[in-house]
Amino acid sequence: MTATILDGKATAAEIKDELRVRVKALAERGVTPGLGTVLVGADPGSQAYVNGKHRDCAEVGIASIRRELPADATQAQLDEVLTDLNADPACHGYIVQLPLPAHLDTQRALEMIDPDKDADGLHPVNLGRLVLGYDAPLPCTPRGIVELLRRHDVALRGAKVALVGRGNTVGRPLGLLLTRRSENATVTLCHTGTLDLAAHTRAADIVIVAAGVPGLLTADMITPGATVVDVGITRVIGADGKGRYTGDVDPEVAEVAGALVPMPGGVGPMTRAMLLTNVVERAERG
Ligand SMILES: Nc1nc(=O)c2c([nH]1)NC[C@@H]1CN(c3ccc(C(=O)N[C@@H](CCC(=O)O)C(=O)O)cc3)C=[N+]21
Repeated sequence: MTATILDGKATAAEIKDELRVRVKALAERGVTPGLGTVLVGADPGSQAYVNGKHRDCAEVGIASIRRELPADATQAQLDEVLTDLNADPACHGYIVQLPLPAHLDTQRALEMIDPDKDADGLHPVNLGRLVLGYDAPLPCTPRGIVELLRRHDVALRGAKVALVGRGNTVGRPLGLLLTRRSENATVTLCHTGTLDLAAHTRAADIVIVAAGVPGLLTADMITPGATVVDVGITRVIGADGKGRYTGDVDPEVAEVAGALVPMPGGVGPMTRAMLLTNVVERAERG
């Protein structure tokens, strides 16, 4: 058996088509949604991600507001940019590209974002709202995963999910999303302290791996027919000396799984589509 590929790139393209229609309706009301990005330093990976976000915006008609600071920027300079974006009525939501250079205080920066302009859904207030079940912008990667599974009719209600990774951007908030009444999955949150990881993944209908450990999930660790979601993205140097990105799922898993969300072409494009969705939703609320 070879797994059905759940194509995140195609699904993200579908979502962008839907957003284009919503952006047109907003234009008739005289509203242009605006996404801000804050990039500190010149890390090529971060630059590429931010460029991708601006390309996505252009595709659906969202205005982009690009703020860049040098690698040696001070916290005060960063504060000033965030204060500006909080006050800018053309900016409906924005993100601070992570990681920030080590001398800057990431927690302080994230807490300075106006929670109602938090396009990533990672502000402590919004994570708190998610815990409490209040309305909030949702974290993009978790939201993208739930949306991708929903659009491919992978049932969550009653499903046993093994979620590997408890990070702040994926594992922890995804566990919260999947256990809402509207999803009603049963989640086992696994992490580096988990004793027999394979016992948990083998018992699951859906295995989601967001550990950042290349090849962590191998074919012997799943039940044949299970749905597998690869959230890992780690830069490795290949045999040819070139850098490339690799996921957390061993390629042989595709021979055993029933369905696979691959990397690349899975969660990454969905994350970007959800960022756009968060901004359009903010603009729609006025
Ligand atoms: N404040 C903040 N928000 C983020 O959302 C955020 C961040 N910081 N820092 C870095 C990570 C990483 N990230 C990715 C998003 C999409 C792909 C993506 O689309 N990847 C493609 C492959 C690369 C491509 O084709 O461009 C894929 O998986 O198919 C990858 C990585 C968002 N991040």
